Amino acid sequence: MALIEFLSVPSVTLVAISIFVLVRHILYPAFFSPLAKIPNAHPLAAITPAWITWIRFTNVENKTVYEAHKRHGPVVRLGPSELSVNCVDHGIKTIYGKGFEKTNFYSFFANYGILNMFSSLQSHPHSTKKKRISNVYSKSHLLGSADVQAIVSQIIHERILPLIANKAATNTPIDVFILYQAAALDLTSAYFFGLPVGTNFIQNDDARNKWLQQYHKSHPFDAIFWLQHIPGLTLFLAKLGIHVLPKDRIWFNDEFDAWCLNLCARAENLLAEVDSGTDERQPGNFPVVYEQLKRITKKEKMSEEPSIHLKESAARQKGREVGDLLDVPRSPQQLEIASELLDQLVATHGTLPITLLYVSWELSRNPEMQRRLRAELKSLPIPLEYGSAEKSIPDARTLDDLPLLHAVIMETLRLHPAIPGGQPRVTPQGSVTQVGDYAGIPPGTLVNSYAWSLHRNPDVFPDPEGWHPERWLESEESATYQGSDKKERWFWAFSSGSRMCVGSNFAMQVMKFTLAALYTNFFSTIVDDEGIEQMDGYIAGPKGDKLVLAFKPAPQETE
Ligand code: HEM
Repeated sequence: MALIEFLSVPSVTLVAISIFVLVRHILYPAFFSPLAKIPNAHPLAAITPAWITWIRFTNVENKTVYEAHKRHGPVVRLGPSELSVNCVDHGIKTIYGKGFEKTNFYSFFANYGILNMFSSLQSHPHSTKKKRISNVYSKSHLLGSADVQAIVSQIIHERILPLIANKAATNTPIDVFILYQAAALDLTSAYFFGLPVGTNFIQNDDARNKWLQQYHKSHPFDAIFWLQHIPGLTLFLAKLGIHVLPKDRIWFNDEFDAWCLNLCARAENLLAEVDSGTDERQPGNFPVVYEQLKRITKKEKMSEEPSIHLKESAARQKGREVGDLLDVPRSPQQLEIASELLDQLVATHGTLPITLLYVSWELSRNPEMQRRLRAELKSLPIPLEYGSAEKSIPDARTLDDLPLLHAVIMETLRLHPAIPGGQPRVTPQGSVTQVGDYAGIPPGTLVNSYAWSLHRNPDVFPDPEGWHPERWLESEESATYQGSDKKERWFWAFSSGSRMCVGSNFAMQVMKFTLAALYTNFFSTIVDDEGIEQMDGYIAGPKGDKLVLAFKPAPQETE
């Protein structure tokens, strides 16, 4: 009788469910899944994504994953269906070289309800978007571009150098993070929209501070975890009225979004003036990237409706169309262009200033390296000298060929990559994948590589925590830090494959000019570097959000 009671329907169901849960969610992933043979970054990683989610929530992901690789080798398991891969062969060459698709992690970067190059998850729409603008970002185009040369010349001679000269003359320290953020946006927006339309944040503190306020509202640091790592849950909770983030951020930020639409509208006017002959097409005064996007997208058949995305549905809820931002109706083509350009402005702001900041920090700690760099810069046929009557700047190709300047930037990007975090991809449907020594990885597995870990492999980069530009030089002095000859292949600050940074050549070029301007003419020392340690996250600037330096005129020694 007792046994019959015990075997009642509810208890049998309960036992069956428990067995199912035990087998499906504990025994299978821990012992029988094809991923079971891969070392776990943490014992819980085999059975639940909760562990890695917590690691992300507490902002210790890059360092934790790096430690796991040090303990367990090039492939570690981060969750029941998630891996981190820290090798080139059967690693980044497979995942990124073969173009595995992106995950929802990237949807955060859509603008106006429209996916752009960065936020497109699938290969096909991505390659259409990338083809539109690849040529204006190719190295050969940029190095020979009269527009870039004119932009760089004007911004350096009229904005950056007078500002630093004034700080040097008055003995006033400067927070270079703010300067580099302003310079990055001024240079990039001038290339996108032309100098007359681009920002002038270096000289206009009020405009820059207002923009920064809107930017932080639109991209708050804590939104990254919620919207990149658990977007589904975040939106589900929002629908239930539980807002883990400010409502505005989940849906959209009118002012920030309107800013880029406004720049596009002004670039359109500039183009019209050039087209009508009212204005000559002067180098630097032409909206190069905007015009390219406009010309190419004109030929494309574009849906009348912006793609359905979270911002759009919210805009409709508020009783207005996405295209009505700024009270001017926007066509799908205009929104498509603005989505792309806003994303690229945000990409620039998020990366380039961090790199410049760490170059300046390392140089300020290494006066001898600063002296050597200055000697190299002064050896240029046309050095970038402040106050020269003709405001000349070096030829971009000659500057690009300087070995030490290149080495200083490469080493900084290695040690302090602006995007050190995991770049998630998903293994393709229809076949199994090999990563590292592990074959048979099933379709749909999340795979990540981290510049933070790749750049700290001591076999490739001896003394990985040290800043040694010499390792990028081909000379005897580099022998100590050379490691293997694999360092170019392991250098991953701009990612690799079809989703590699489209702006890498532009970034390198404008960083070289900016550093050449500063270090030909000035000598920098640290005034306040509290909080210089890099944050731990997908994008990672200094924890203190600042670096205060003092600049003095460069010594006149014959170097
Ligand atoms: C030092 C400066 C920069 C660094 C370190 C950097 C780094 C990166 C990295 C690592 C990625 C791949 C990210 C991922 O897939 O998760 C990426 C992609 C991208 N970057 Fe950059 N970036 C820099 C500057 C720029 C600039 C100046 C622009 C535009 C003007 C730009 C535009 C983009 C775009 C559009 C993508 C997406 C490419 C695609 O999916 O095809 N970046 N960048």
